[in-house]
Amino acid sequence: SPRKQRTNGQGRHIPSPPALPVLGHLHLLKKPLHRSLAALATRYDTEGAGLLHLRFGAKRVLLVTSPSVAEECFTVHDVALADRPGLASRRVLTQDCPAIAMCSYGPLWRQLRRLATVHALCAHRLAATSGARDAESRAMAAKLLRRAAARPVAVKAAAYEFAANVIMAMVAGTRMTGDQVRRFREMTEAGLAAAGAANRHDSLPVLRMLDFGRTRRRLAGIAEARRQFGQSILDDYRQRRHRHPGGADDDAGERETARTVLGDLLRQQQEEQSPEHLDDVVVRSVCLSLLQGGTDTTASTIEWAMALLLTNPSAAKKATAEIDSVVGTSRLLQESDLAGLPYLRCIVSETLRLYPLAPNHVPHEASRDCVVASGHAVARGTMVLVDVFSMQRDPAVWGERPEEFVPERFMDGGSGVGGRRDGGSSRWMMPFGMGRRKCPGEGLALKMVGVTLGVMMQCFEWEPDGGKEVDMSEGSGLTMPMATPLMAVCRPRANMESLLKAL
Ligand code: HEM
Repeated sequence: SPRKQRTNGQGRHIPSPPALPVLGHLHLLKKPLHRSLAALATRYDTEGAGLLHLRFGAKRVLLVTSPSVAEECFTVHDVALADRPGLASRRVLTQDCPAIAMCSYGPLWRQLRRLATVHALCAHRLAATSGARDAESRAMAAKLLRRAAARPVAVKAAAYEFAANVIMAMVAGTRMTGDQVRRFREMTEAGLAAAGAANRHDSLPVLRMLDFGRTRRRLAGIAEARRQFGQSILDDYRQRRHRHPGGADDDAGERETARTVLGDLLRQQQEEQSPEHLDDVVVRSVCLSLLQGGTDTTASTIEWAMALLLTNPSAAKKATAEIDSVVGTSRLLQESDLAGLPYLRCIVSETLRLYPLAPNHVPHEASRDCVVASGHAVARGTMVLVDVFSMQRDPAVWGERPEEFVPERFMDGGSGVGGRRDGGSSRWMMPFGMGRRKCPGEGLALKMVGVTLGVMMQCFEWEPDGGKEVDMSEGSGLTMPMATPLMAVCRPRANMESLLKAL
């Protein structure tokens, strides 16, 4: 094809493994995907171009494996690479309720992302909503205490309930029952699984032809569940407003802390002179993007962090000692304490280094031809993946034992999270991405993970269920959860028991 000639005929050759007809390189991919992509890069990018060219069936894929190329992609070429793959399945899945993370680069994406930032995720709103998060961490501690004596705790489920309710409080000023959290989680996971399966269909037209629309129908069913869930949050909110006009979220006498995303957006919807028209599709998309973008990622990161602490007791001891000396035992740790707990923050950074939840980021797509890394041509329509996982374990950057959990690495030079080189050193990580599609929830995520870990360590002693060894292997999918969910036994620490009982 003309495009193929253009790419191959111009500039330097991007290394690529031998491909099969139709499948391209699909036959080389194994689970978990991030490990298998990293292995291909090691094997075929022998000259260290920092790039690998692959084909997932009909889809061209560029894997970026070096920090300097990644940095170039998301600065110099940020606009050209800001699109998301326009997969047919994705359009079905997010119909009537587009998700920010999946939107094409354009006006709708810009509007949704700006609304989520202005009404929930910017530093100003985060400062105003810390009370809601502290209330949720108290609720989590109380629930863990009730569970403590009885049976082992599924750490991710506890963290999931915390994160979902924190975001629900910011979105609607309400909580979900345990049952609602479970249903929300099932819906979200079904969507992720279906999207994974649908990716195969999208890259292999043959499969799509043989499927007779089954996948499409399943995706449409999940899309409808999402739409209904999103709409029910709006309808519940409107009903509450109707029953209690002049409540905390009403115009008159509204307190800064009581403002919610829904309150803001629905008020704007009704204002006649409002600068932009917000229909229900936009409002529920913002709410669902916050809930679905922030819950699973945060909960899994907390689960990885607890697994690391359970397998590294000396780090756990050091964290507890820091909390005891800074916060004490007469009150519960709060979000505002995080600033004075550097070691705890280093634990969060080190967890995100070893287990970045999106090990290849969310796929980007080139919306026009561009030339990266001194002369390598990338054609329009190429999917761009970043090998964050390997970069953050590169011995050239992180020293001889990059696989080890050593929070002290971050003690000297700031957190290093967020695509920055910290303190001018060469240590570089980007668990939240970089450029205009970077995660807008980084600030919130760091607070949620920090507080949850802090409260869990301050209040309880933890050990793996049945004293078994913790299985640290990574699961596969679009994100990288633990392959074996972490089950742990927690006991209230003796000097915290009375405080916990009074919660
Ligand atoms: C530890 C937790 C989290 C991690 C590791 C994480 C990581 C990421 C990554 C890697 C991306 C893709 C960046 C790219 O495409 O270049 C992303 C996108 C996104 N994240 Fe997060 N995230 C986390 C928590 C959150 C939270 C708490 C929220 C909001 C409540 C959130 C909302 C989003 C949204 C809306 C996007 C899509 C951005 C866009 O496409 O413009 N994330 N996240």
